[in-house]
Amino acid sequence: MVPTKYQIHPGNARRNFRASEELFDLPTDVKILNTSDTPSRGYVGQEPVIPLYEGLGIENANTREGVEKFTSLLWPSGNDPFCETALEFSKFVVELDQLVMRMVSEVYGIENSYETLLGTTSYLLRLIKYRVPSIDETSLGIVPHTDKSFMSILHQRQVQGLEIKTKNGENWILVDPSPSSFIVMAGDVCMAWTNGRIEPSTHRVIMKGSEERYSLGLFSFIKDLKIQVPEELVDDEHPLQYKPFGHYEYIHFYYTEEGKKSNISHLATTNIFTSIILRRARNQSAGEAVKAPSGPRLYKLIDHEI
Ligand SMILES: O=C(O)CCC(=O)C(=O)O
Ligand SMILES: [Fe+2]
Repeated sequence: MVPTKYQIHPGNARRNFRASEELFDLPTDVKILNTSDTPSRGYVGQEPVIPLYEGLGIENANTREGVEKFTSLLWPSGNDPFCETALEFSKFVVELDQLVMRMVSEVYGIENSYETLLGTTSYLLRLIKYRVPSIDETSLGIVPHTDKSFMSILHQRQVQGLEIKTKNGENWILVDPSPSSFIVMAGDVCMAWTNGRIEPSTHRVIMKGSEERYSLGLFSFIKDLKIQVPEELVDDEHPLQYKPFGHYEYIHFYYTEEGKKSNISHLATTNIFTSIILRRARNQSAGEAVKAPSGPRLYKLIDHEI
């Protein structure tokens, strides 16, 4: 049950996506000013493998400084409505993220460990647009992947496209978006933190209709602290699977040639990336993002009453 304060008004949902439209309408040579030292966090667009995809990222999106920095870079003469909308949306989703993670850590009895991580968590808001493919073009909006984040929350108003792979790896579930729904997904790093209990979902975007698609993703990252499996989650039945590692080291490694070659869709490497030493003996996993210890799915679309 999500408390009633987590409500998004349809008018606000419309406003969020109008702000996105305004952003993507900027010329490309302005959008490319959005850069980052971390791969895949600044402007991405016109990539041959995913030509429909365009995305920009606002670092520290739940802080006024973070959103103002982004806004003044793209609109040097200012754009208060964009700034206020992005900030309000990010704060709202961050609250939701923390609510979900507090619930999850309560289930596992690892509240203290979560509070420690929370102290060094930062949030990235990605604004994404997928254009409609032309007749001879791929319909692939974004390739199948798991997120490199700790947690991710996705929001889309009405245009379908997001698909989540089932746990048996055989089917894709098409997500039905709504202005009042948020999709909460674990990232790779949450899996490591929970010693493999919470698995990230493999997901992709396929563009089908004739409408362009705008989506918003809020991703959490842990900085300046090694991710460490809480001792409560290690016992004879659940031996330690991940040694302490840095989230950003993981991301940087993942995007190296070596990282790509090693085909890690998860934190599953031993000798190559030395701070992650314990190999996960598993095939590529997929499916529910959050699994409670007893098995029932916790991954869900969080629906909000309006
Ligand atoms: O646009 C979407 O619905 C999915 C985006 C996504 O998976 C990502 O940015 O990692
Ligand atoms: Fe993703």
